[in-house]
Amino acid sequence: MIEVIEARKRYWRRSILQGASFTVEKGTVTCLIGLNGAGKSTLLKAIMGLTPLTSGRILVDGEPIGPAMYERVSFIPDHLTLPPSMKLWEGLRFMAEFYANWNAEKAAELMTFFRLSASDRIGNLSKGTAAKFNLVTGLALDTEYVLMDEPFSGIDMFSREMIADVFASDLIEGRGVLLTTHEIGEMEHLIDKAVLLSDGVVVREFNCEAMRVAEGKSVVDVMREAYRA
Ligand SMILES: Nc1ncnc2c1ncn2[C@@H]1O[C@H](COP(=O)(O)OP(=O)(O)OP(=O)(O)O)[C@@H](O)[C@H]1O
Repeated sequence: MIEVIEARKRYWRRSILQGASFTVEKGTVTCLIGLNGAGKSTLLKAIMGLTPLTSGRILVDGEPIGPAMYERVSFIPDHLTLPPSMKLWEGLRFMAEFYANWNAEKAAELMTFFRLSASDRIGNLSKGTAAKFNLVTGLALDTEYVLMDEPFSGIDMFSREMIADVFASDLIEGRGVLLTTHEIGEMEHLIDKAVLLSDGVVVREFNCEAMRVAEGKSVVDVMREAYRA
């Protein structure tokens, strides 16, 4: 389990996170929800140790985050970080050389699944194709947790469906996934748990199915209550 405990973050004088706490369990897809600028990406980066918290703690399976975190948690940012001059096969070779937990078999499976061509150049990929290749590089790492920042942003309907299919596949099964998306209505069926961030704190954290059964509310219904109040 990933535990975010009383996370506080200030950028200069601006307070972004003001004591946000939530958990991400293995075998579940958790969606971190918040309006623009709420601090979602900041939280994902903090879990990876890419930006320090002003105060608070983050534990992964009970241990504080550190350099060894990269063996257990992979981070798929909202843009590709590999050099644009590389061809896709060169990017895959780079990942294999850089990460001890790179799973070449999984990478090949994902390349086929997304119908990507290894001879294409990264810099020439369309936005949607780049997003798919980004997912390949993140999901082919054998990690217990995967963080995804806006995996559906700017992507056409069919490509979104393709990415959604990955969530139902054994590529995700058993892992703990934490993602951010503004496409909640469309992607709600993929999400097990929702965490609503507002004014720097978590205002709601709930199991989506339990919410539907108990109160007849979708995630979007709960969002309307939380953000229109
Ligand atoms: N390095 C930085 N220096 C100063 N301010 C920053 C920095 N990074 C982020 N911020 C600010 O912190 C706030 C939270 O940013 P963040 O990217 O975490 O929001 P978000 O919830 O992911 O937003 P969005 O939904 O628009 O992607 C924003 O106001 C942003 O301008």
